Amino acid sequence: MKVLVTGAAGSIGRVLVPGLVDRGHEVVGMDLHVAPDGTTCPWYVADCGDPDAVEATLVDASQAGPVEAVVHLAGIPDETSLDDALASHVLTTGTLLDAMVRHGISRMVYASSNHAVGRTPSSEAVDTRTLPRPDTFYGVGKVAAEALLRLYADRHQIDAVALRIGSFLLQPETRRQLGTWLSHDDAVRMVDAALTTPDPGFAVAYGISNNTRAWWDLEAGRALGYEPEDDAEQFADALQAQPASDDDEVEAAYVGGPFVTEAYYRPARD
Ligand SMILES: NC(=O)c1ccc[n+]([C@@H]2O[C@H](COP(=O)([O-])OP(=O)(O)OC[C@H]3O[C@@H](n4cnc5c(N)ncnc54)[C@H](O)[C@@H]3O)[C@@H](O)[C@H]2O)c1
Ligand SMILES: O=C(O)[C@H]1O[C@@H](O)[C@H](O)[C@@H](O)[C@@H]1O
Repeated sequence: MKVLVTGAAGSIGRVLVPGLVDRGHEVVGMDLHVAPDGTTCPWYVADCGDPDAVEATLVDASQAGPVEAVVHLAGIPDETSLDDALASHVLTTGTLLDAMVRHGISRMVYASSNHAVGRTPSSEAVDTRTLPRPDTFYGVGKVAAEALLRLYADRHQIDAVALRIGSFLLQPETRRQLGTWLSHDDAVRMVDAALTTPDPGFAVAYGISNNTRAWWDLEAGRALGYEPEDDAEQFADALQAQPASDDDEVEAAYVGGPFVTEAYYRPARD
């Protein structure tokens, strides 16, 4: 499959681009930054919130054969102002979806986040029926981007898979991440499944590994063909050998962990 990956120079992109190529996909990278050293795929330095830049990228990238899907990773992966969150997550997604409609590209795999439901208490089940409950403006951006995916799935029959990613890291670094960890290899497996599963329509799945301590539903991912193989438990003894901190308790209380705390509060408009 020929896939445009936005945010390809970022931490997930640097793993995903070679991972998807290894799985036989033809990848085209797009980012505000130049390609990391050693990148062999075509690359566009462009802002995916800029309609003209996206159009020029797709026209050029399609010359050697049509782009068939977009994996949208580009965005600020942290709390920011409301304006920036909306621009970074919602406007980029809308810009790309409009371009996809124009170019007949029928699938988007979107890097959503657990922070779309981050204010959900950890005592509650977290599955695809969990209502939007953002913990930050970042989470609000992810909720609204998911709403756009659904709108374009309904209006334009775009297959749109929103992956509510947990904590993408080489290995878990906190006790919370023993439940929320997404390994590098599982991230590639998950995006590959979301790209190739037949006719998903609009779908949501939780992007975590097969963690013994996970409490978010993995069935929605399995329905897309995502079979996670890694488990954060292999790191549990080492993490638990470290002294517990007050942060552990706070982080355990809600899906979004630290993003729920007052340290993340800020006014919507300055
Ligand atoms: N890392 C995680 O644990 C995690 C968890 C949940 C969701 N996510 C989501 O996954 C995506 C990727 O996260 P990451 O950790 O790789 O972030 P990152 O900051 O490492 O990478 C993001 C990349 O996107 C690029 N970018 C940002 N805005 C852009 C724009 N308008 N046009 C083109 N490129 C742009 C940046 O230059 C950067 O290279 C984000 O949308 C993030 O919200 C990440
Ligand atoms: O919840 C998490 O662990 C992660 O969630 C992602 O959405 C954020 O981009 C990342 O900064 C967090 O560390």
